[in-house]
Amino acid sequence: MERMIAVIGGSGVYDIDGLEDARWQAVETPWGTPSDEILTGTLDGMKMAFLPRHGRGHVHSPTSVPYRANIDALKRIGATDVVSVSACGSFREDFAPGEFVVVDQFIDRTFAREKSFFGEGCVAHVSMAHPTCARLSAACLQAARDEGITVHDGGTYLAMEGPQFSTLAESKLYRENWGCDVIGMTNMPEAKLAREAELCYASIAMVTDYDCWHPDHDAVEVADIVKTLIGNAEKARGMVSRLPRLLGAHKPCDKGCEAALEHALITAPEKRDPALIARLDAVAGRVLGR
Ligand SMILES: CSC[C@H]1O[C@H](OP(=O)(O)O)[C@H](O)[C@@H]1O
Ligand SMILES: Nc1ncnc2[nH]cnc12
Repeated sequence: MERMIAVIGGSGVYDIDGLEDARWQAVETPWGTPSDEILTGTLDGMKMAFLPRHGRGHVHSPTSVPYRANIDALKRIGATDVVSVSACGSFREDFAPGEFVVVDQFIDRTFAREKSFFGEGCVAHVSMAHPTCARLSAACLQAARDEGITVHDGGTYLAMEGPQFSTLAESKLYRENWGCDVIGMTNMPEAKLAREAELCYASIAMVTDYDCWHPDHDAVEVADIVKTLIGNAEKARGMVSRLPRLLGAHKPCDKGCEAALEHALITAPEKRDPALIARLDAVAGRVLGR
């Protein structure tokens, strides 16, 4: 299978550089319209796609991002590897603003979003024990190091609903009691949906602030985040441009991401809802025989 890397750009990352034959294309899905058009092209012989998570001009809030449409659209156009690039707050002194974290675990505290492609008429339970693809994450780590970025290998990302930032009590709870390393508002349900769609998913969190727990730093404000984001976005674009050479155009995933639905569907075939099955054409076509 020919591979395609899709980058979902978070706050401050609204495009990527250097694509050949680049064009923005509109993609419609059974789950609605994605956050924006998708930029497609090739880089070092590999197919690439880019989707700005909040839309160009940052129009979608973390709650209103159409996560299901985004993941379906990427799957529909042939993406195999999804690299999420996100801004985050840090719960660790040694994860400083300007540094990157290759996230490998999540705690999902979001509550006002659609979190699954499945449901009544076709129930599925996928494993989220290891929510990111170790192969894709390793390539991102290497790409960041090669780009000269200070990057941390592994970290737990607390996904909060937002859009307001955390209270001090919440920030301390996540940091001191729950052992979280970084905080953001968007990687869930994105990672869950990517797993349901049998896509490899890696998350690069770019530290912009110390949230509000740090006694020597003011509580986070958007203006401070934006200042750090400008430098981070440039580093992220450099990192992304190294991925095709590191991943190789045709190397398959050996971590099981692409077989996530193999034993996940539990609704009896005769009880399945044809309307839902039709909507699952891109996401679950492999196991539904469509
Ligand atoms: C602009 S500050 C808060 C905003 O930034 C992060 O977005 P993303 O994850 O898409 O980079 C955070 O999750 C919030 O949505
Ligand atoms: N402190 C923070 N909390 C939640 N999302 C963020 N994105 C960037 N910084 C953040």
